[in-house]
Amino acid sequence: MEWMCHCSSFLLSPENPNSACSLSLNYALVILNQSLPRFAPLLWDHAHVRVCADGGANRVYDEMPLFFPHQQPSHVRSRYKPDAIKGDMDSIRTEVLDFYAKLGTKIIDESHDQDTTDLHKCVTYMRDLTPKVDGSEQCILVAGALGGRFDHEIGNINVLCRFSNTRIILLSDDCLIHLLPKNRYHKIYIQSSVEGPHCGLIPIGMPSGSSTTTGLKWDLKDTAMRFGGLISTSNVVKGEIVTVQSDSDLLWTISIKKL
Ligand SMILES: Nc1ncnc2c1ncn2[C@@H]1O[C@H](COP(=O)(O)OP(=O)(O)OP(=O)(O)O)[C@@H](O)[C@H]1O
Ligand SMILES: Cc1ncc(C[n+]2csc(CCO)c2C)c(N)n1
Repeated sequence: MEWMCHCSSFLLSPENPNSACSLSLNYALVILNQSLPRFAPLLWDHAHVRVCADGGANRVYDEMPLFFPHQQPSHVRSRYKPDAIKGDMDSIRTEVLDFYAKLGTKIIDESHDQDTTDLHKCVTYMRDLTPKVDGSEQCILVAGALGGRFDHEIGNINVLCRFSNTRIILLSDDCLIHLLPKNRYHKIYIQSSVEGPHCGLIPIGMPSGSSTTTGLKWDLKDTAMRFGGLISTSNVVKGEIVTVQSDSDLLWTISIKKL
C-alpha cells in the first residue's frame, strides 16, 4: 500500500515553511460566495491559479480591500485579479463582472448547466488546465466552503467524493476538510501553530469496515464506523503526526486556530 502525505503548510507564511514536511504541491484556489476567511490573502499568495465561483467574485471585489485598509481599493482589486470566473452567473453583480472582464479575467458562463454546482464547475476548470505548472501534483484550496447554508455545505462535500482522486481541501475560518482515499497509508503532518487539536474522521456515503489510526487521543484499532453507529467526532490530535489507514474513503477534519 502506498503512502500519501498531507500537510496544511498553505496556512503558513511562504517565508516561514515547516521543515518536517517536504510535500511540494501546486496550489490552486477557488473562492466561493461566502465571507472571505481571514487568511484569504495568504491562500492567494500560495496559489498559482485563482478562480472565483460565480458570486465568489463579489466577495473578492468587496472584501479584499478590507484586508488592506491603508491602500486604495482600486489598487488592491487590480492586485487580486482572478484568473477566471466560472459558474451559472446568477449571483455575480454586473459591475463586478465588467470590472474583472476589463482587467482580462476569463469569464466562463455555464448557465446552461443547472445540474452541477459552481464549485464542481470550478474544479473541472482547474483539472483541465494544461500544462500543469511544474508537473507537481495539484491541490485545490476552496475558501468559504463551510458554514452558511447546509445544502451548499453538503454539495461542497459531495464534490470531494465526485473528485476523490483530486486533492481538494474545503476551508472556513474555523476548520478544514479533505478526503483520505481508501487503501492508502495516510501520514498527516499537523501544523500545530495554526491547526488542531480538535479533529474528526468520518465515513461518507457508506459504512467503513475497518480503520486504524495513530496519533489521536481516541485511536481507531481496526474499528468499524457508520452513520447511526460510531463515527469519530470531537477527537484530539496528540502530536505532530497522525496516521490513518482504512478500507473506505474517510473525511478528515481538523480545527483551525483563531489568531
Ligand atoms: N452559504 C454557503 N455555504 C457554503 N457554500 C456556499 C454558500 N453560498 C455559496 N456557496 C458556494 O459558493 C458557490 C457559488 O455561490 P453562488 O451564490 O454564486 O451559487 P448559486 O449557484 O447561485 O447558489 P444558489 O442559486 O443555490 O443560491 C456555490 O456553488 C457553493 O459552492
Ligand atoms: C435533483 C436536482 N436537485 C436540484 C437541482 C438544482 N441544482 C443543482 S446544482 C444547480 C446549479 C447551482 O448553481 C442547481 C440549480 C437539480 N438540477 N437536480
